[in-house]
Amino acid sequence: MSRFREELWQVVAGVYDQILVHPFLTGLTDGSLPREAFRHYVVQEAHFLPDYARAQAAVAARAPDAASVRRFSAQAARTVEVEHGLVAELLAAFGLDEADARKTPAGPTTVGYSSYLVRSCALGAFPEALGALVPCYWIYARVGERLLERSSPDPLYAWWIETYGGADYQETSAEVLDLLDGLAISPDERERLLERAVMTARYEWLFWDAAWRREGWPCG
Ligand SMILES: Cc1ncc(CN)c(N)n1
Repeated sequence: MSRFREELWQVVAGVYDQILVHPFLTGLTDGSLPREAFRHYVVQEAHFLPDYARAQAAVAARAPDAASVRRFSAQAARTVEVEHGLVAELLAAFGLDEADARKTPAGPTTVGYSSYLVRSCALGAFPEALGALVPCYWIYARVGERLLERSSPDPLYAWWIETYGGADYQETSAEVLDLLDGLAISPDERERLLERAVMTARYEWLFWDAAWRREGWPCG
């Protein structure tokens, strides 16, 4: 019987294919992505990542056994260190720090995505919470792996690609997928888990698209 990760991948594969051909991603590897779009992305990441860490901590709190609690707590800490570290350095490359980034408000997509993620992880049962979180790891890991085949002529973009395509992030993502494969859940829980995963996969596409469009609030 196929592993659960394969079932989950089937429901997010269409979104992943759309992500790979998005001009933000193709622009990372051929170096044509306007720096302004990347700056927008990095600033929105500075808003998103604290909520991502909150979501991971909430999943840790819901985990069914001590080993999973430890795994998710460790991952929340690792995200804070590695991903916040990357964002801080990328901001610095633009002459910004986190206080500067906060002067730009979180955009509609960032607010929508982080709210959905935190709500799913904090209020849902463990399977739904995990379903919401898996694409955040897996899509980044697969995108990173794929983009690493060509990397980028732009050193800033190459750095981002190496972080997500590198062994460390691949390992983090693989740990979560092992956990997913080991879940013993009912058909209803499975359904809800997959629903959450599709939604966050869509938000992953939207997050890059929002940066590409330099999305802001159209009112107020
Ligand atoms: C929007 C978003 N989604 C996922 C990841 C990878 N943890 C991230 N850094 N940013």
